[in-house]
Amino acid sequence: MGVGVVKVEDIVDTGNTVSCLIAHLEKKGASSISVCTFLDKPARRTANFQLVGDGKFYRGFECPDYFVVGYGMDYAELYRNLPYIGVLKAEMYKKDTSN
Ligand SMILES: O=P(O)(O)OC[C@H]1O[C@H](OP(=O)(O)OP(=O)(O)O)[C@H](O)[C@@H]1O
Repeated sequence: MGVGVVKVEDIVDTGNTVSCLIAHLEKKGASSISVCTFLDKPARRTANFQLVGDGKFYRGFECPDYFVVGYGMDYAELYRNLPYIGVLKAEMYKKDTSN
């Protein structure tokens, strides 16, 4: 009998990370896989992952389609240690194409 796994995340965005991890853990014999995430950004989902066994999806908050930082979430390793969730302005992460 396989073990039950709870994958804890800060954010589920496209779903690619969780999708790959579920496939890997299932191959390793997990009998149930749950996902527990602080933030969930369904507007950006491209990978529709399937939980395993009696696995559940637990989410703290639904996040609108903003670039959020803080509480462990970064932009190029910046802002990760902010003690709050911040929304990054687009001009901070969009490349300047004028040059
Ligand atoms: O749903 P997805 O689009 O796959 O994105 C979610 C993943 O992205 C972030 O990690 P990231 O790869 O930025 O690395 P980090 O944990 O070092 O910040 C976050 O911690 C999740 O693991």
